[in-house]
Amino acid sequence: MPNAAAAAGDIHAHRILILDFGSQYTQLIARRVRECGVYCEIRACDSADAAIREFAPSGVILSGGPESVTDTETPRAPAAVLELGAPVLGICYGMQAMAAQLGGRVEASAHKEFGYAQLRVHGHSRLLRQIEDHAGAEGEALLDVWMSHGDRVAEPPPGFRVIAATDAAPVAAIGDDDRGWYGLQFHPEVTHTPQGGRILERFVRDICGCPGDWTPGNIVEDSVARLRERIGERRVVLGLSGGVDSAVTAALLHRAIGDQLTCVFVDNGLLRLGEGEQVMATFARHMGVHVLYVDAEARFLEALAGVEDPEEKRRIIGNLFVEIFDEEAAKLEGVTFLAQGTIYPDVVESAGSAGGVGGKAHVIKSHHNVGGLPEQMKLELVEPLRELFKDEVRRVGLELGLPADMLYRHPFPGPGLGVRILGEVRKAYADRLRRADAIFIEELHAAGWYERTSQAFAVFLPVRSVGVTGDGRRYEHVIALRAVETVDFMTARWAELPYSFLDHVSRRIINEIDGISRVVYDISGKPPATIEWE
Ligand SMILES: Nc1ncnc2c1ncn2[C@@H]1O[C@H](COP(=O)(O)OP(=O)(O)OP(=O)(O)O)[C@@H](O)[C@H]1O
Ligand SMILES: O=c1[nH]c(=O)c2[nH+]cn([C@@H]3O[C@H](COP(=O)(O)O)[C@@H](O)[C@H]3O)c2[nH]1
Ligand SMILES: NC(=O)CC[C@H](N)C(=O)O
Ligand SMILES: [Mg+2]
Repeated sequence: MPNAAAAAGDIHAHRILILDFGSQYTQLIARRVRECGVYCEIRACDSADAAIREFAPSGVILSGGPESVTDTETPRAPAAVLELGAPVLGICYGMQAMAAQLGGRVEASAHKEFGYAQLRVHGHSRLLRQIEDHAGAEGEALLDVWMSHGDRVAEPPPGFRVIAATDAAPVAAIGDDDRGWYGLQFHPEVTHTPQGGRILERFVRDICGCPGDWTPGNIVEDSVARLRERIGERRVVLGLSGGVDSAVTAALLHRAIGDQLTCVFVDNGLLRLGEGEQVMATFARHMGVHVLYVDAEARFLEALAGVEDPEEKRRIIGNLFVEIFDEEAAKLEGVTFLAQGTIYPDVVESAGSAGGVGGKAHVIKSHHNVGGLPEQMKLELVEPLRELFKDEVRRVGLELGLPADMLYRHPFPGPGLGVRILGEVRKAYADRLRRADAIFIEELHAAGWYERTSQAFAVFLPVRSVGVTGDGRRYEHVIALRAVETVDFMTARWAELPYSFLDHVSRRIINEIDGISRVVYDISGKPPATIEWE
């Protein structure tokens, strides 16, 4: 059902709603849909019917989930989803819920399937036709798919055909071509299902009729027009951090409103070595953006003195940032907006705290720019990247002409070294950590490993350990090195850096920095660890 915006050529006009039943892969579904050039949003599975109708999706995807449809009081799709007249795709739990709701039968199965399975495709459904990995003995299409389920659909609901089967799940995919309603027991969103991207593309492009116009060029054009309309003649201050997200936000706003934009770069004393100088050089000198440099090291360190709890540190840092933005805005005339480089994962990860999607996810860390904001804000927020994933932000940045080395920098959290010095933050610790981090990053660049890791940094451990140098005893602090590989920062593997490389970095850190007697390497994945230590 096309909404009103469709006629106006609005790139948000065609959009997919993903309802989250608590799957580990909901974010992945969203990424795959975006990769098809189609805009989507994730909402909680118990979203109100009115909100779903207002969103007016071109199609709905129901995610998987940990619960069992065979238990009482487990979630089902909201009634509005089935009344929209739009196509629906249920994945795993989503398929099971849909089947149960529509009069099919779901059972706990003795044949649990986790991992690879071979799917036999039956007949010609609009969803799966002409998609295959291999041809079977009788000429039928076979697909390699990835499964993770204990329950299964035993009987499809009226109006649905069985469109694929595996040995353990005779009803592995169901479909009603007339209504465009489908269910898949396997996960098309994971890379272990090689044709999964094509199946999702078939659903969102062909079956839901989305044109695939969610592209970097269109996103820039659309954002610039919306920003101009919303801001008018008024002025905006932007928190510029030197990171990817605020840099792209600055470039976008600069294009939209030019001189009405003033960037505020806050040196909170918790930044990387040389960060301030680098930000001023890139933005103020090369891009002609108006940037104010605020030296607030003493204020941040004072506010953090004696504070050990990570969430408390984040809250203090977040509040102080906003206080400083307010002060700077008050010095300028006509400022009513505060812009931030908030991106979609910041919003989703802060779910449950203010601004999140309000889903079933737990709050792991409240990002200082979403959950960590004060309750009363003087300035109105402008967050033009709030709907984008990191890789989309980078592509938008390229489109805006930002240099690749700025766009492909490792992310650096807003609370900075404040959450990389475990426990109480002290200036002496921050100075040592900054130098250790700079040595590590310099060596990663020199060895060609910077691009091969997604995020790397040093952590200051306030425990003391004995060392011996020049026949003398040292009793000093420990630096931990962390380097991870990840696509979306939701899960991560520790990087297998060569021992010789680690050895070289360790020697440099201990030899060049007073007060460090030992270096360790973090070999924890996410999960169970997180990327940052706090
Ligand atoms: N030192 C700072 N000065 C001014 N604003 C800041 C500072 N640090 C963070 N911010 C604001 O907080 C937002 C969120 O920080 P975050 O680290 O998530 O994003 P980023 O720094 O823009 O990008 P990246 O994720 O690549 O580090 C930033 O986009 C920026 O608006
Ligand atoms: O702006 C931020 N404010 C924060 O409070 C914050 N905490 C973690 N991170 C970054 O988020 C990504 C995932 O980190 P975790 O695995 O530690 O949750 C990694 O890229 C982290 O650097 C933050 N970024
Ligand atoms: N991955 C899923 O969605 C699993 C669904 C359901 N909990 C089952 O085991 O079958
Ligand atoms: Mg940052």
